[in-house]
Amino acid sequence: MSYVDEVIESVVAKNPAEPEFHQAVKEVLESLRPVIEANEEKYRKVALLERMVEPERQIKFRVPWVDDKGQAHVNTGYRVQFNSAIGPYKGGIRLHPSVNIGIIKFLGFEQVFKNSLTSLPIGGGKGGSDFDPKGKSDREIMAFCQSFMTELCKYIGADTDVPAGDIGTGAREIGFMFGQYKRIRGVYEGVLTGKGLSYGGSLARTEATGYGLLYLTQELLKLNGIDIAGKTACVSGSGNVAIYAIEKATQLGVKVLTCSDSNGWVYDPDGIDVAALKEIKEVNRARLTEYKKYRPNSEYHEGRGVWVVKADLALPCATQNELLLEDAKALVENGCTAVCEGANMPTTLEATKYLQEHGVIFAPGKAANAGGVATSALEMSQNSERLSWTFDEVDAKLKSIMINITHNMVDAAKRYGHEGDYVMGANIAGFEKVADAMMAQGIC
Ligand SMILES: NC(=O)C1=CN([C@@H]2O[C@H](COP(=O)(O)OP(=O)(O)OC[C@H]3O[C@@H](n4cnc5c(N)ncnc54)[C@H](OP(=O)(O)O)[C@@H]3O)[C@@H](O)[C@H]2O)C=CC1
Ligand SMILES: O=C(O)CCC(=O)C(=O)O
Repeated sequence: MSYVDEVIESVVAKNPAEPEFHQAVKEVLESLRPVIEANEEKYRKVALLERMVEPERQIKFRVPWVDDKGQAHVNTGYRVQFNSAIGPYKGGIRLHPSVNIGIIKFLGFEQVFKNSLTSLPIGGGKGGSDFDPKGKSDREIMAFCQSFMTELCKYIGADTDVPAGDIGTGAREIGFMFGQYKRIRGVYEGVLTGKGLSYGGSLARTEATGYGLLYLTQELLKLNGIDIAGKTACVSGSGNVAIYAIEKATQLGVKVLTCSDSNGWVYDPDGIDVAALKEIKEVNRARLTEYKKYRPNSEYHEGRGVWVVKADLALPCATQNELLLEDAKALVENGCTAVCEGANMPTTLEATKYLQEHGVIFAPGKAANAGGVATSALEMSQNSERLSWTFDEVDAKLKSIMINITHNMVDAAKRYGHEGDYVMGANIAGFEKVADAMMAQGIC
């Protein structure tokens, strides 16, 4: 059996109830075959792959909190510190009822390669809880965040592990967590990113993941001889990534026809109105059913359905495994040119394969959504030098990082004779730096 197959088999056997983690490991290791085969003896001797798929540390803890009626609740908190070969652990905190250890491990594993792709010195980690922020009052959110940080603060720090936002964790939650960290540890440091601008946050971090997705999409299309201006797009999600992807796409001359939340989706033939979307989601924390009040010409549909709309580009920006094989078939049938992932692992393995086999340009999340964590690393730099850069400075750096990632991904695939396979390109480019660092640091 090949080294890659042996490691995949052992991951499945050792972590039986973690399908998302299996999926992420399979996607990465299978596409790394050419690199692994070329270096098999060297990597086997030091158990490089076995160490890469085993987190350095997994922390699981109780998060008790009290609701507005005086009732106590208990959630489970997680932080997976996956790999620190190239820098302190870095990755977001997900608050969603679906969170379990397998999901946090898949996200942490992806983060290792994503963070390497940014070319910045950040290792990979991820955390979260099965707490559901939906429908909770600000006081309840604060109670949860303070309790979560009361335990987490023992394991993180500006030079060890720097969490940030993810699904369900935005500026409000980061603020409450930062306040509690400072209160318990007594240090004012850049321990979290995505902070508010008045206490060490970076301009453009809010926009970074969505904007970065479009910078990469634009560059990748350009390398394929296609101009992004004048194209149409389907976007899923209506959270942080989706909103700023829609905003940048619109600025680049793309008409975005859809967005969605976990209840339903919107079709706006005139192009999604991003100001209305921001008011609904960022200000009112409301549902997409509200959108029609702002845009009477639009349609609201219950359930899922974004991928059946005919468009040139598909940008999944909601969650994992939201673009299935049947969706990939619909996209191909409708002549979709490119799928670029704003979310983490939104496309299933079968759907990815189908899209690639049918000539759709496919950019994987670990490259396409790396702009968020890259800008978090820029926030860390600003915190270290106790300075703040302007929006334009950060945005220019973000754009240059995304263009660099695009070229590294394209070139790595070419180097191994798989031109146009950007899943392979991104995985190889991300893997090489982490592998070099791990080899140099001995068995640890
Ligand atoms: N924020 C960031 O900087 C980065 C985020 N990502 C990834 O991007 C994706 C979106 O994150 P972000 O925008 O920050 O999160 P938000 O919480 O801001 O928004 C998430 C969006 O996805 C929808 N959604 C969440 N879960 C589901 C589900 N199970 N089914 C259908 N829709 C769902 C939400 O709908 P509803 O409100 O109804 O739940 C919401 O519209 C995630 O995969 C995240 O890991 C990647 C890189 C960086
Ligand atoms: O900004 C960060 O540190 C985390 C971003 C994140 O969670 C991600 O890239 O998936």
